[in-house]
Amino acid sequence: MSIRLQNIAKHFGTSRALEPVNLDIRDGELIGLLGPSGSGKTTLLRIIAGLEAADREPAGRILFGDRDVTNLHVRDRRIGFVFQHYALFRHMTVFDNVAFGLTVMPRKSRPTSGEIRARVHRLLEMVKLEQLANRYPAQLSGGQQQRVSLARALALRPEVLLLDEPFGALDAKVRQELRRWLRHLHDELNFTSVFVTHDQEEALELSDRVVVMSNGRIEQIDTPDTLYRAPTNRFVFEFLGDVNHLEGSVRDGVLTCGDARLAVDLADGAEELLLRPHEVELREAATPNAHMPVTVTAISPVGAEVRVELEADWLGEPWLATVRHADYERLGLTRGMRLFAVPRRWHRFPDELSTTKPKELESA
Ligand SMILES: Nc1ncnc2c1ncn2[C@@H]1O[C@H](COP(=O)(O)OP(=O)(O)OP(=O)(O)O)[C@@H](O)[C@H]1O
Repeated sequence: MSIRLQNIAKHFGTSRALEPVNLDIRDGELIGLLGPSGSGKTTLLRIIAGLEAADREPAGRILFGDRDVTNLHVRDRRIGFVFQHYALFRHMTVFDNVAFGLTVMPRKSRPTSGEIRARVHRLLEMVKLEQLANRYPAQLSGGQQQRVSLARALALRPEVLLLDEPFGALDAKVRQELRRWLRHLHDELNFTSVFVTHDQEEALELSDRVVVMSNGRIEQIDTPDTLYRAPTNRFVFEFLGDVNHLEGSVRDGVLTCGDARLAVDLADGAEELLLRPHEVELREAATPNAHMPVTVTAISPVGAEVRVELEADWLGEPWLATVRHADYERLGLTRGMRLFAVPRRWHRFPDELSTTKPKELESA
């Protein structure tokens, strides 16, 4: 089921929660709504659901496929919901929770009790909870409860699944596991999903496309890869990961900042360059193009890469560099060590309208 939002805006009293937004979601897509607190993600999700009405002015429209659902009641939109706080019925078993939506269907459309049983067992099998069918919610872990919520939402075979911070209350490892669940179920059952998160990693890992929001506006809609490599503005760039700043002034093709110098192909004047941690290389000596002395102040060799914190007189805020374990060992990195930072590439946003063009430093 494709979803199309046209000119959807929302005010609460006089305060604006959403500027008029347009959004096209393709059939079968898994879309993440990502943004800081208060950016309008939940409001947008609730409007898609029909739990909240969009402003009448401008008169926006919501289409599910060819169907105009703008004025359709939530119960007629064929949507499955999963919320952060597993709103399971405490007095019902896992099985009955998942079956609930089916058992209260109008008699005409209600499956037989045999069909309901079969469907619930199949769903519990999919979320690997068939052994726990007779337990009550209080006897389950948070992650298990959220899997029950997912199965319950899917029992009615919705064409659209909406999830609001579905894994927000769970610890990191369980979150990871549930993300895989969701991706797996989404691909297997072929519905369209929209989920809200403020977690960049979650959005980038799980979504086919991410909608980045701030201040009630959609800043960018793109695949995780494009978002990361080609953010349309500074907000998106900074929101999607750690950023190192280099402020200085350019004269005759050299950016100077305290005693640091970097060859740049830019016009004279004040400049600010931004670098991701993996775009900072560490070397024992300066290069003809980059003379940027730094001191190692912290090292965290945990995970796939080593995170190295760097300080220097010419830096306002410490920098973060990520290096491979092999380079960490080769350089023999220790705290207090003096090295040289060499940018592999950098980004700049001279004004909010321009797009970033990463600058490769071939000969640095
Ligand atoms: N029922 C409401 N009444 C008044 N203002 C509201 C209401 N719901 C949301 N808002 C306001 O609308 C704006 C957008 O809120 P929304 O909940 O959509 O943001 P969000 O991005 O989901 O944030 P969070 O991540 O904190 O949940 C906020 O400024 C919020 O205070």
